[in-house]
Amino acid sequence: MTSLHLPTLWASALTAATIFIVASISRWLRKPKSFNVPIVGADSGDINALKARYVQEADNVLREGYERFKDAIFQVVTPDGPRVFLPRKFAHDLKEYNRHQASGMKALADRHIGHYTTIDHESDIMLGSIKIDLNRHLGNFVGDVEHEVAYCFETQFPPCHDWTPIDLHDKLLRVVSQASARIFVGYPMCRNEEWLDCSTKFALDVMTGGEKLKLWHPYLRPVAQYFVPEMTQIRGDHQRALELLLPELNRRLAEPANPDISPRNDMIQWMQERARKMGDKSFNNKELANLQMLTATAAIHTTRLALIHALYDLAARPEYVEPLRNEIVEVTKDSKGVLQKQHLTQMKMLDSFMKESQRHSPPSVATFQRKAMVPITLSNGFHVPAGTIVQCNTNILDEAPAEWGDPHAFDGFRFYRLRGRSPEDANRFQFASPTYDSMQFGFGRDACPGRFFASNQIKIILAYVLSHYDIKFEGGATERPRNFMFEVNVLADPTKMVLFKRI
Ligand code: HEM
Repeated sequence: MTSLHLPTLWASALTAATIFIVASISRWLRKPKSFNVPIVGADSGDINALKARYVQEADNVLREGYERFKDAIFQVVTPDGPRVFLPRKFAHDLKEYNRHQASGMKALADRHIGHYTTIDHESDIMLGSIKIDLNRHLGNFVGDVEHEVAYCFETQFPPCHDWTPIDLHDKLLRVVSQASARIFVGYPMCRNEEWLDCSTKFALDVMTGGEKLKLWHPYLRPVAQYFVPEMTQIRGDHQRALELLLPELNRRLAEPANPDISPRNDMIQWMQERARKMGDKSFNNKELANLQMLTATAAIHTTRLALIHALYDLAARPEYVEPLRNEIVEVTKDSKGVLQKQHLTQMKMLDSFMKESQRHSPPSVATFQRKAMVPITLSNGFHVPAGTIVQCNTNILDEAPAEWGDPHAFDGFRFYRLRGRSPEDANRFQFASPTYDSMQFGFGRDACPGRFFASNQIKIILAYVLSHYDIKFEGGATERPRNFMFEVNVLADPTKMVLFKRI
């Protein structure tokens, strides 16, 4: 009997010991790294309440950190562990490091567990196509984008002969995705319903899938990913994108080479050209489809959100409508109202209004985030170990220079006036100019490369709305809806409708 039971007992003891050791190592490995800097809200001692507060009102948490610790680094308790926030001034230190040393993309990928959600994919082909090709050709696209925007409003919006409620989140998703697709995949692909659906849904699947998978222990995620429906959808989105693109790619391949016809001018073309010039043998149709999805993810939701904020601000402040309309009429008077590239540069009041709207409702309250890929020591001696994500507290309005006037007021023409002071200021205070005082598009050499394109898209769409519609809030509300926070991300209230009436 005894001899029969001994091996069983030994085996059980061994199993128990193994489980204990693995669990201890796992707990130790998961133990969030803590930093030797003060914690916002430490006195409360309720970790779960602190985490929930970060998720729901990170703006207030960061403001509290700023007020209590001013120029000092502090940390915040988050569901992903403690996070270090740097005062704005440290952006100067970090911007000295290149993207392989301090990476914005890796920080973003980590946040959304990009290894699983597929966004941990940095591509020189994609970056070059945006930074160089897209920006070089921007001026040529004004007519095309304007045309696509008009087509979208005509086909997607109700007639609005009388005041009609419009769900901006829904309608502008369509306008922005179609107008962007005009440049990313060209015509007629930009009107392909399935493509538009696929390229906009992918970002949502990444966000939701990432959050759901994060609820699982990291060791279980390789298996757990198959239980999260959005993770399956992400794989499906990639496959669908490839299937949808293939006919277009084959059509292009079949076109006879004609040196007299200039090559197509869109991101499909630029990506293919770049891959060819770089001799990148790994680039194929599948990779092209993936890069298109990633570009759409970076471009569409950010631009749509900036537009919604601007329209909420406009609906709440009708006194801006007339001067903005006058500016549009004035700059386009010699082309009978048709927009040309120089008109967008000349719309300085509109540019200022957009920048002020974005100052009050930025995409995030910590737009400058970097993952240290190498150990980094900041100018105050603070050591950032490799693998750590740090971010700057970039949305403290009180930090605005005194010359900007009351930082808390909504002054839509603040930057218009500042630009008028000197030629240097005329550039510095543009919507698409990231500076130390305006980090809504990030800062330094890795600031958003799509900002000029976004600026043009937003101007074209706002100019269209201003020229064709009156807008106001339902029930005569004169206050814009309060923003929602999800962690550091600033979201526009999706429950509010704006009334549109055609003029
Ligand atoms: C209003 C619209 C937009 C906003 C608010 C926005 C904001 C940002 C911000 C804050 C960053 C991080 C910059 C940093 O960490 O220094 C970023 C990066 C990026 N954005 Fe945008 N973006 C917008 C539109 C676009 C568009 C239209 C595109 C593509 C055409 C785009 C492509 C990218 C890419 C590829 C990066 C990563 C850059 C890199 O790592 O070098 N964005 N964007």
